[in-house]
Amino acid sequence: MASDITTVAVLGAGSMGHGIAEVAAIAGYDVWMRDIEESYVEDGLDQLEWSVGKLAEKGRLDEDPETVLSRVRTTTDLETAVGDADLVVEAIPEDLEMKRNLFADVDEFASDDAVLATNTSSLRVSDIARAVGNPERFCGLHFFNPPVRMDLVEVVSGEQTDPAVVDAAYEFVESLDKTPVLVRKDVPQFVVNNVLTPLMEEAGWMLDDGEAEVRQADAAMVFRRGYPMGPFELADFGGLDVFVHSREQWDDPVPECFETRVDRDDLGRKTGRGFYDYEEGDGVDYEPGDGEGFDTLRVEARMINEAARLVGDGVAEPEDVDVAMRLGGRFPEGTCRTGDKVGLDRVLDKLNSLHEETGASRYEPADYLVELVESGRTGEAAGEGFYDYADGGPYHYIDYTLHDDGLLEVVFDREERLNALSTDMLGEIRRLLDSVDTDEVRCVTFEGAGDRAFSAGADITGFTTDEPKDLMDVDETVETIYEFERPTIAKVDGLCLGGGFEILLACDIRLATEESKLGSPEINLGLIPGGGGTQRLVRLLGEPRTKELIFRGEQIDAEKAADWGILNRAVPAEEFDGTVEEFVSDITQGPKTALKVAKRVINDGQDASLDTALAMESQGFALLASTDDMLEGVEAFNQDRDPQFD
Ligand SMILES: C/C=C/C(=O)SCCNC(=O)CCNC(=O)[C@H](O)C(C)(C)COP(=O)(O)OP(=O)(O)OC[C@H]1O[C@@H](n2cnc3c(N)ncnc32)[C@H](O)[C@@H]1OP(=O)(O)O
Repeated sequence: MASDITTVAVLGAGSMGHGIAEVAAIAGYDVWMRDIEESYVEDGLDQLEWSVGKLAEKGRLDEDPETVLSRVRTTTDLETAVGDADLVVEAIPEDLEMKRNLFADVDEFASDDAVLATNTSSLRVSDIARAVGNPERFCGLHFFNPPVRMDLVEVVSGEQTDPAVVDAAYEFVESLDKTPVLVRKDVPQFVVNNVLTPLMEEAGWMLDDGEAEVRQADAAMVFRRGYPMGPFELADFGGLDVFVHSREQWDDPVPECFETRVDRDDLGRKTGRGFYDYEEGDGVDYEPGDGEGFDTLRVEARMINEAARLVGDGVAEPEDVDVAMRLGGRFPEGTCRTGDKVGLDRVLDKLNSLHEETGASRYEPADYLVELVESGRTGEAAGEGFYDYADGGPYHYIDYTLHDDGLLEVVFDREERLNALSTDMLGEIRRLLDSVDTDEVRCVTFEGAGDRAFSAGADITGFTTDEPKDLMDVDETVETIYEFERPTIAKVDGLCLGGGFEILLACDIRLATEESKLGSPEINLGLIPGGGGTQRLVRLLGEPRTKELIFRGEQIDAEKAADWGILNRAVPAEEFDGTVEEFVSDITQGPKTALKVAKRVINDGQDASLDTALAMESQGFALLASTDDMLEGVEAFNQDRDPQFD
């Protein structure tokens, strides 16, 4: 829990309010959930209870559901809700006056040092903060829907917010096990909605101008560019009225295709019809082939331009924009990273030509984009863009730490997609292992971020967008791991599937929690395992079990995997860290050269005849006979002490 916050009041029991109350209760806070009518409070509580029950069913709660629910109290009385609260989070409808009136009352009842936060998604935080006597304690905490599932929270600093309040809010979000992204300036719509809006808006203008069809735009953005939903599908999902309202609020023009539908009350999924017909039609029904001929750069140029505006105006750093778009927009990669890959000069050319053609202000390039291009920082190919690629660029999808004892800990850091292995992530793993100084490393561990997966395999969304050669990146990365000259350990806690399973098979030591599941589901996608997944497995398990696993695409539990010899150990969750530590400590304290030679002889010997393999072993033995490690090992034996290898 955040250090100074123990009691949280959530105002509003609707989908955002009860969701925020739920995540706070799960994190251990005492929660008051308040709404204006008893029936609203009851509905919110019912949904909260249902959701907590579902999490328990899926094994995703650390406590029993009753304990979590016992921390939630409900009321319709504002004073009761906020009187003892250290943090008040408002989640009522997006109406400035309503929010201001509510906060004027909160100001009266809440203690002077309580932090006040709004969950607004489209209003300016500072405009709401003016309702309270001390706007320094007011900030934005923008959760995404549904809060229990979405990892991102935008922490927004208003014009007058005290930095200590921003720090407390940031720490609170971290304590919920969510990812905070700091929005440094109070711009309407913050980061995610600013970058996401042009996706729908620009596709809307193209539809108005007869330059796109609904299915064409959606299929192109999903199957050619890897976005999780097409622009019109997304608009239907979020509600066309919500989109129109958020634009009208700031006097931004609205494409006609949105306006006419809203006028007809065709608001999207919630009314049964929007851009697609969910009642009489087939709903979202575009297919991969529908996307040909759609100008995806036109839509992406608008999003990249917004990202550049946010960075240039000091609202967010490129890393923050990218994390926000990955977690809040479910984008396969951040928009700044996309810009660097596409080429910022192409983006600028596109915007300039559209601006010349139409005169519309939405195509005016952000000053920062122009600055980047004019200074030659046009993206990855130029060595610099939003990011500096001089040393290969920053690591976006893995985290790593090299400890003093020589342990290199590598974390696959793409929790939002169960650590699925994108081309970028696979490249980062290779880059790290190729560039790290092996004299400094004695052992490598690989694990997945979060508590759900080691890795759910290669990134399936990339299968339609990547070149066939890029799909082979799994093989290259798995071989780099297999060939790495120091011992490697796979630490599996959760799902270990497809490419993740292939990485595990390339590791020297494989440890897992008993709850973990392993398998090769590629057959279900009409594929076969890559990255040595057929060959390493058959050498390990023999033909019947290998074929059983691969043909049926089944997941097996860790205990069975240990029985079959795939894993070294499958242990209860509470013993996992200790078990890993024992292996790591033995290896990091072991003789580096002997471990290296042992690994090479065992690996290479498997593919050779017995005679050749034995010859390799003898050579290895002879090589080690004169090393300092051997001298130290023998001396330590003679002196009856533990060896101290360099
Ligand atoms: C040579 C190598 C080839 C391969 O490795 S091929 C890939 C092999 N792997 C698979 O086929 C597994 C695919 N994933 C799944 O079937 C399911 O996931 C699970 C059964 C593992 C878990 O299901 P659930 O608990 O319902 O989670 P969720 O909502 O499906 O996943 C959370 C988010 O993770 C994304 N995700 C999961 N696996 C992958 C993947 N392999 N590639 C890309 N994204 C993936 C989802 O889409 C979703 O994201 P959103 O919340 O935005 O919808």
